[in-house]
Amino acid sequence: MTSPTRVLVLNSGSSSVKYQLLDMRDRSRLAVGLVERIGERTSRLKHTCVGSGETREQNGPMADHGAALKAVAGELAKDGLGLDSPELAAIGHRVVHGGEFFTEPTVVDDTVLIEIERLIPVAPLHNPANLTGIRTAQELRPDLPQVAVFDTAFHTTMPESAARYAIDPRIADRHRIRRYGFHGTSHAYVSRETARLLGKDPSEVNVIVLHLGNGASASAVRGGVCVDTSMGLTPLEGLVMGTRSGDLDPAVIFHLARVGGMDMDEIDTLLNKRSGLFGLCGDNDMREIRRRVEEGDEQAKLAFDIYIHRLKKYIGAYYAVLGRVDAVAFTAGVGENAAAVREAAVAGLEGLGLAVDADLNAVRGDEARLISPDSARVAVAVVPTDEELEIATQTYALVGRE
Ligand SMILES: Nc1ncnc2c1ncn2[C@@H]1O[C@H](COP(=O)(O)OP(=O)(O)O)[C@@H](O)[C@H]1O
Ligand SMILES: CC(=O)OP(=O)(O)O
Ligand SMILES: [Mg+2]
Repeated sequence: MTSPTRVLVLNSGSSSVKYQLLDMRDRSRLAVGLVERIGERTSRLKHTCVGSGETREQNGPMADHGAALKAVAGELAKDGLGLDSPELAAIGHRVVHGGEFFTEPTVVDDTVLIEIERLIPVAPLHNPANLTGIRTAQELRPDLPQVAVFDTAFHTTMPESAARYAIDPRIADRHRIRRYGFHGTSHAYVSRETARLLGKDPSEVNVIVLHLGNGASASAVRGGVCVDTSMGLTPLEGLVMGTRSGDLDPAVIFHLARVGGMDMDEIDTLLNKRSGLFGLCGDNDMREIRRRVEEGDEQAKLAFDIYIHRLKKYIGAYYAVLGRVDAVAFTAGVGENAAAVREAAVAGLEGLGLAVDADLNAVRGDEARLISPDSARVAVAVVPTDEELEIATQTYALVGRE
């Protein structure tokens, strides 16, 4: 028999799983899908078999990422693409926090699982979901390599000046406190695709990548190498996000504890789950916020303005870090779809050589595209991310050689 060539990729978020089954001979998709609202009363699975073009939906409770993966396996089996297939070479998992140990995609064994578990305190929304996904996949196909691809890996090239906080290094090292950065698979993929869009080699271009999804982060990539990113020890630092505050004075936490009478878990929940756009205006979906802004809603407008102000600060900061910028790339759910966010983030930055052409910015599509006028010194681009393809590529490179 020829070697198996298919890879199943699981991109587990805190309450969702995006998945794709790919054939790595031509990197084509055989099935794609999404499970949302895992752990809530009604979860939703949307599955598409690419070959037949058929899309099916399932609504019902799925208690955790294990139940979600079992439901996904059931849907794949209905299309004759079940996990029992001998053509499956591996399952690739997005793992959010890899700490300082994991700088490369890694075949999962017991030691790897222990390390991912040890990192739960610094990725409490994500690593537990990633672990459950891996363990369930092992249950379903114990003979198959499970490969972990870490969000932190791309950022391990950051210089110490960017990766260290200004605290006593002995204390920092004892507790492994440093800036790890996240969404690395996306920052790596998008910075490379941006170079391709410009017709250049990644080693020749400096790119600011703005990954704006529910979680959001910026990165400064010099010649294909990450030199700074906005998330830190955990995915809480940096930009304003759907439900996370991003940057704030650390003393806010002492103040909430000492004066506000909140305990640490309450503050953690406040900053991770009840802040950001949601905390500011009650909505975390940019579509809803834009609709409210169009209707003249002041609270939504303030939330939008705070989001944009922070984004602009990071564009300026990373411009300074890089010295020369060839492109700014917008990606992920908000970056790829919200023209108003792109327009507002770049507005007033003509002095830095940045501008957006209104007509180009209004175009919708799945392809990487430039939205800056021809005359602009710095290219502004929309570059759809594909974390699943990147994870599949890295997974197959590791296990598909024989
Ligand atoms: N057409 C759109 N206009 C504006 N925002 C959008 C649109 N489509 C999706 N989004 C935003 O994208 C977010 C999800 O982005 P995504 O990259 O899928 O995030 P995550 O991977 O963190 O779940 C949604 O919360 C929503 O705010
Ligand atoms: C690390 C992180 O924030 O991931 P997500 O955007 O999937 O929540
Ligand atoms: Mg995401």
